[in-house]
Amino acid sequence: MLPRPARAADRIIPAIDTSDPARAMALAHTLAPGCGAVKLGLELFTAAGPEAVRQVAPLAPVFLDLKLHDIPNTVAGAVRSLLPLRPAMLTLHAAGGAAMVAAAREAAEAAGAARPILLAVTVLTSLDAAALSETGVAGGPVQQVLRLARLALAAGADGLVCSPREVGPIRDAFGEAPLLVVPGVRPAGSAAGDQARTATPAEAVAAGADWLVIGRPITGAADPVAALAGIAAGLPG
Ligand SMILES: O=C(O)c1cc(=O)[nH]c(=O)n1[C@@H]1O[C@H](COP(=O)(O)O)[C@@H](O)[C@H]1O
Repeated sequence: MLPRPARAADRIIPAIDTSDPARAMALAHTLAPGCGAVKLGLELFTAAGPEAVRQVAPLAPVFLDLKLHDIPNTVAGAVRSLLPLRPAMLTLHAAGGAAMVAAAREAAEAAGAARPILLAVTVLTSLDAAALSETGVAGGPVQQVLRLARLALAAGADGLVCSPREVGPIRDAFGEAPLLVVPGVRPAGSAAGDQARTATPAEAVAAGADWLVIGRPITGAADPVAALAGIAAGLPG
């Protein structure tokens, strides 16, 4: 499994959100030396499929973010289908329930020591308390993140995806063991866009994040390599 980051730059995972495999390759090629992994997600996978992942994989460890969410049998089958791509990390929605997370973990075990880190997405960082309550969840994001974190970790997830604002409460409740991957990260002065629960890179790391997922502030910059290096330079330790 991908080890916890050793240098500040390894904490950063640029989100390569594009439908164009050539652009994904170009970004991965230029960003790989300055980061710990690259994230490929639904936009690329639905446009260009597994072949795009195969092309990027030799350049950097791949966080394959497909946010699986279905019945346990279907999710287990999807995990088995993804293992030949050798992703370093895979996501699934904790809201799919304990049996679904457990089925994913069992399927992933087939890869042995090379199995991907299984990350359970808690509450999407685009949801504020009002948007979350519209889905029928009362009590606010922190409470729901902690509830889903407990469920997912007990069912076999290696780590969690949460916003920077829940990192401290998760560390208080579950200690250092869970791997915490944190999107919703915005360098001071950059646009939040559709992200609702945000903090700066330094704040997220100080709270206890292991990896930071950062997309548009890097890929939308005039010079993505310089943007990545600037963020890494501002991280503690
Ligand atoms: O699983 C994720 O990576 C994820 C979970 C979440 O709650 N929020 C979230 O933004 N993400 C992903 O993180 C990336 C954030 O991108 P930017 O908002 O451009 O920095 C996107 O690729 C999202 O798909």
